[in-house]
Amino acid sequence: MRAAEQAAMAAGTSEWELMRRAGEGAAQWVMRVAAGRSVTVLCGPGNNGGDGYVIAHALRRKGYDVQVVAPVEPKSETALHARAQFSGEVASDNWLRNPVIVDCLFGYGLDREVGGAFAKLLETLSTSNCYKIAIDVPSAVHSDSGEVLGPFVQYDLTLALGAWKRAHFLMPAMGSMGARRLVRIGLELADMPACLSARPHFSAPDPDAHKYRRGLLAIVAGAMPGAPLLAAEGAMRAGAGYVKLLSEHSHPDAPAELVIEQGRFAERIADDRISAFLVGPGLGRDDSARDRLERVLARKVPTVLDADALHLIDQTMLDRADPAKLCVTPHEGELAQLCATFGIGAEQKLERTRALHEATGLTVLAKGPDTVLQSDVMTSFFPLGSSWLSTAGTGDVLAGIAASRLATHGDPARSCDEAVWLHHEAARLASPAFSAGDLARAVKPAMAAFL
Ligand SMILES: NC(=O)C1=CN([C@@H]2O[C@H](COP(=O)(O)OP(=O)(O)OC[C@H]3O[C@@H](n4cnc5c(N)ncnc54)[C@H](O)[C@@H]3O)[C@@H](O)[C@H]2O)[C@@H](O)CC1
Ligand SMILES: [K+]
Repeated sequence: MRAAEQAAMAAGTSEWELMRRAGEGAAQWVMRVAAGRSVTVLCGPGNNGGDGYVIAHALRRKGYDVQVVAPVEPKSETALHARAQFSGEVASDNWLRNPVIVDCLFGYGLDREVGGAFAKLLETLSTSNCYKIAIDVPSAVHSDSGEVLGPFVQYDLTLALGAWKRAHFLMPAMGSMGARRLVRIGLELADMPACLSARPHFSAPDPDAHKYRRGLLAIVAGAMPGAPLLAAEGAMRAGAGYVKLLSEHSHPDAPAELVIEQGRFAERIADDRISAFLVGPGLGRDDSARDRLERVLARKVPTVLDADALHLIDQTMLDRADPAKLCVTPHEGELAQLCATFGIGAEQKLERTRALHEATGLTVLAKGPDTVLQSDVMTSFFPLGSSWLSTAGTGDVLAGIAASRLATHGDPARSCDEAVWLHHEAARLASPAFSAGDLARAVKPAMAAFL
């Protein structure tokens, strides 16, 4: 964001012009929400506060009853310019009695814990019954890490200025923002190393498609029979032409269309029609599990590794594999395990995800409410999915979907990206209070949403 702003300024757009566009763009949203009601704008010392004065000025021009609350005077020249424009009331403290409050205390310049008068205002805001709008980011949120550095406020709307910041897609910040909207200010944002994943588009199978051409996915089962079956249920509905389960269990409840093969593991995985593997859900962590994983990795076929496979994989196995064809789909605990295995010391999710990719070459899909995908191309963030996904087995379904997509086209990053969207859409369609099985079945109507 800073680089894009610098580039715009170097190309002749003044900082004031960027602030004017940001403030007036945000004011359009505030007016839509306020719909004539009185508005209080909280203004801080930096350019976020400057945006606040522009918003207040724009509202006043439209006849709104607007009050600014600013504990301190602006410090930056551009913010002072904005302050000078606003001719309405500026108080240093008040009871925040208006029904709409716009928070412009701090933006991406927040660099320490919020204290003093600013913290007091945010505390009052947090208990107020008003409609709360955060400008750029909530004021106690660190825009790079998503950490909350002060009183927690639950906003109704957050207006990102110019571009999304990482905090818009990272917890805990993301959970406090309410609806998120982007106000464009004409910045050139091509070739960024991070982006918000764009909704994918799938196509129907080619006219000459057959089951192998659409992709044969082999799901490797192990100690526990349930998890790979759930993964298979998701996979069968996510695009692959043929899904096989290599399992030593009997699966009396398995659907008839799922092919289950027992025994002769080495021979079965040597089938060169297999276009992708999924290993991990229900695999177990004993010697037999390790042996299965090693054998699959040595095939150097596109593979999704999840669950137990993430506890078993190590550098020696990776040396015999082709990491560029592999994706791992860890939740928080599994990510911690992978970081321990590969000697990564980072603390935060985003840094861990990036460092793991750097160290191993694996495509990493770090799951959670704030899913992060790291490939050798870029870091991708995702819109928030249904919180009903927080139930057992949904990760197995996600792994199945990702592996199914991988079987169809062989691109690890793309398959993870598509899987997150399908998973979220399936959750939306299955909501509320679904089980993992319901979710897997909802992958079918979810596919239709991307055709
Ligand atoms: N630079 C630009 O070109 C543009 C910036 N814009 C706005 O400017 C914001 C960033 O502006 P700034 O870099 O001035 O940063 P902020 O407005 O976020 O605040 C920085 C100021 O707050 C102080 N500060 C930081 N943490 C504090 C704390 N915990 N307690 C007390 N004081 C604290 C800093 O010392 C500095 O004076 C963006 O978020 C956005 O809202 C927009 O106007 C668009 C254009
Ligand atoms: K803010």
